[in-house]
Amino acid sequence: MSRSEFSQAQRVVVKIGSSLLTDGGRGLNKQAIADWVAQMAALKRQGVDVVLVSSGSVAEGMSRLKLKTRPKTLHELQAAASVGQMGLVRRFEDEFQLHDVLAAQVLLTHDDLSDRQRYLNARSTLLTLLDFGVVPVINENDAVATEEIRFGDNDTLGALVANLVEADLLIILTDQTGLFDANPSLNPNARLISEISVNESLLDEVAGGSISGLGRGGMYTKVRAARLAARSGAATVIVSGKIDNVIPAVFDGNDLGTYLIPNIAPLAARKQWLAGQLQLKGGVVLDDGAVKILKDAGKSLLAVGVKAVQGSFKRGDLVSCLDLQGNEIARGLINYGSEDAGKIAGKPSSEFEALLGYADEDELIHRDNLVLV
Ligand SMILES: Nc1ncnc2c1ncn2[C@@H]1O[C@H](COP(=O)(O)OP(=O)(O)O)[C@@H](O)[C@H]1O
Ligand SMILES: N[C@@H](CCC(=O)OP(=O)(O)O)C(=O)O
Repeated sequence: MSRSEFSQAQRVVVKIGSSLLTDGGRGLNKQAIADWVAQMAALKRQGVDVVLVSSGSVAEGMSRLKLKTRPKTLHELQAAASVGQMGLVRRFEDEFQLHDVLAAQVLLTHDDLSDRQRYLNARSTLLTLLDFGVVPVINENDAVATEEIRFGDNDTLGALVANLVEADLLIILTDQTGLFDANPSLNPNARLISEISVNESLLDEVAGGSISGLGRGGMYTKVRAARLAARSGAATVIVSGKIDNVIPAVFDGNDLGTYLIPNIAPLAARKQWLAGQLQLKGGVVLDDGAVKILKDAGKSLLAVGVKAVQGSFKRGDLVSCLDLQGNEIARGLINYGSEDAGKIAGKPSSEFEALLGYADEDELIHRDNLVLV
């Protein structure tokens, strides 16, 4: 897809980061929010579905609670987020109302999307809201999200939402002009990358973390988000939210920010959901033959190709498939718990019964439950 095709998008996800929303930590930037809402309302008037993923609850909570630095303890963070989320949605609702657009608050945790049934429920809710012409305003449910169940950064959440609603375009608004070939906050000679494939390995070298103390992910999570979004065919643009009329300008195909081209084969819906799973419970180390079969033939993983089992996991958990050098090549939902997987590693399925006293599936990970990374 070229930038000129963005204007054919039916559905757009806009993600706004903390650093931008809060004007460097000085409370919500009301004028900027008014401008972005006006831009999103303009897209809606053109018949485009708009979903907003907005950060800023912690930063706004810090400002309301007069905290100078980001809280360190989980409970303080959760409390700040609860206070701040009120201000955030109130501001968005008021602004959207000025344009006769209804907004809806949707707060998600990682758990909501890791369970397939809840994932499908979240999807139905979002699609129904869009049918009603409403703009969902989404954030992580920070008040209850503990370390184990959190996305942690809203770039990832934005990408998973783009997968959920099958958006054509994900616009990530941030405090930088786009993605640079080095972190511009640290290197004044860094140059903006205008377009790059999500496949490009250079991305792994240039995308650094956040140093603002407000945002969480930096460019690293934005690149990962673009890759996730690409799995459902969505194009991603990382761009400065400070540019005048930026959302329609990107939509119209102007050369702004960094366009991460989604030139990978889109995955089937179930595999998109799998690819979005973040909480790995362990891993299996494969021999070279198994690696080749997974990569080239798209077959299921058999225990006979497994050299070692890492971590402690249960049947049905998500595990990584690693090559002998430790590189992750795939991940999937495993049919045997770690203890049993250890016993049948390297063995053909005909021996499972004797080794375990029972035999479930012949495959350690069925190909329908496996996704290459
Ligand atoms: N290659 C890069 N190009 C641009 N910014 C980068 C790069 N690597 C790291 N960064 C950092 O990422 C920050 C943006 O991410 P973050 O602070 O998480 O913002 P947001 O709150 O918008 O998600 C930039 O301010 C910059 O310091
Ligand atoms: N859910 C958090 C957002 C996490 C975060 O900081 O994300 P981001 O600014 O997008 O890197 C909040 O509203 O404060």
